[in-house]
Amino acid sequence: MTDHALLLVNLGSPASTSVADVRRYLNQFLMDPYVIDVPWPVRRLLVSLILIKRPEQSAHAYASIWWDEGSPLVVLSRRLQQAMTSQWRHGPVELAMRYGQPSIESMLTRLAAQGQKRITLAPLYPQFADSTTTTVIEEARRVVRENKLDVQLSVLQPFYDQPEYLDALVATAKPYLQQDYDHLLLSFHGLPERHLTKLDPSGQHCLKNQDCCKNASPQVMATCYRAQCLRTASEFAKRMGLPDGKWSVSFQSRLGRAKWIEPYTEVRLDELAKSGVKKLLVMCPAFVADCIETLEEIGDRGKEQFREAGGEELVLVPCLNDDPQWAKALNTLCERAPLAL
Ligand SMILES: C=CC1=C(C)c2cc3[nH]c(cc4nc(cc5[nH]c(cc1n2)c(C)c5CCC(=O)O)C(CCC(=O)O)=C4C)c(C)c3C=C
Ligand SMILES: [Fe+2]
Ligand SMILES: [Fe+2]
Repeated sequence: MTDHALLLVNLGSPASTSVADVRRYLNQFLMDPYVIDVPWPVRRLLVSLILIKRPEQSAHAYASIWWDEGSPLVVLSRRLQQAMTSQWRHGPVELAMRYGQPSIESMLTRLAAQGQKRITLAPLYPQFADSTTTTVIEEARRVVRENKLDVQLSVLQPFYDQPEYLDALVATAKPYLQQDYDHLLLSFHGLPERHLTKLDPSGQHCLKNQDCCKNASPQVMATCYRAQCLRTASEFAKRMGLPDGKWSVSFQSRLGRAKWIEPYTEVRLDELAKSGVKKLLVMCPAFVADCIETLEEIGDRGKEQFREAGGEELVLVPCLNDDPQWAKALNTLCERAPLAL
C-alpha cells in the first residue's frame, strides 16, 4: 500500500532572523486562540503590545543560534523526516509547520492531490496541550473540511508515557549521564496555569494541591500537561536508575504576566547553584528537536545565569532530533495512531 502518507508537524520558526520575519511569525503564533486563549479583541490588543518589543529581542536570540541551512528546529525536523522515509512503509513522509512554512494546508492539499487516501498526522509533541497538539489537529481538520479533501486522518496520540519514546530519551541521554554530574534538571516548556485548570474535567483537581499531578486520575491525566511532564520525568528517572534528589523538574519559557506552571526553570537554576550544585545537566524532553528554547534559553542564557549564581558548568543534553532509535520509535508510535473521528 502506498497511499497512506505520514505528515510530521512541528511548531515552526520565522522565515529568517530579520525583525520583520520574526514579527510576522510571532503574530501568527500568538494570534492562535489555542495559544493566547482570550476573546479576539483582547488577544489582538495583548499581541500588539507584545509585538512592540519582542520581535527585536527574539530576532537577536534567533540570530545567535541560526544555522547556515536555517532554523535549527526546521533543519532538525527535516532530518527526522528524511530518517522516517526509510521507516514508514505505507506511503510518502512529509513535514509541515503549524506556524510559518511549509504550512499544514500546503502539505495536506499536496498529499491529497497526489492521491493519498489516508494521512497519519503526527504532532511532534510528547505531552498534550491545547497550544500544541489541539491546534495542529484543528488546523488539519479545517484544511480537510474547507478544501473538501478526500482523505481519512489518523492522529498520533501524546506519547509522554510510551516505552518507545522513553527508551529513545534514555538512549540519547545516557552518554551524558554516565559522566560525573551533581544534578539533572528536566526542563519542560511551561504553560499558563489557566491552560491546565480550564481542561480539568472535575474542576476540582488541577493545582488544588501540591501533589495534584502525582495523583491524577486517568481522566485528568489525559489533558493535564503538567501531570504528563511529571510522568515523563519520573519514568525517565526510573529507567536510568536515578535516585531521588539527583534530579528535578522545572518549566521554562514563560511569556507575559500571567502565572505559569511552577517551578520556573530560571528560579531552579539559581536555587541549584546556591545549594552547591557545581555541574548541572539539563535536558528538555518536551522538545523533540533542538530549537531556540533549548539552544538559546538554556544552552546560552541558562548557562550564563547558572555560572553567575555560583555553578561551574551547565551541560545541555541534546533533544532526540534525528537519532535513528527515535526515528524507529516514532514509526512504531505512528503505526498505532487511531483514526480521527
Ligand atoms: C513543547 C511544547 C510547547 C508548548 C506547550 C508551548 C507553549 C507556548 N509557547 C508560547 C510562546 C512562545 N514559544 C516560542 C517558541 C517555541 N515554543 C515551542 C514549544 C511549545 N510552546 C517551541 C518548539 C518553540 C521554538 C520555536 C523555534 O523557532 O525554535 C516562542 C518564540 C520564541 C520567543 O520569542 O521566545 C514564543 C513567543 C506560549 C505563549 C505558549 C503557551 C500558551
Ligand atoms: Fe512555546
Ligand atoms: Fe496537576
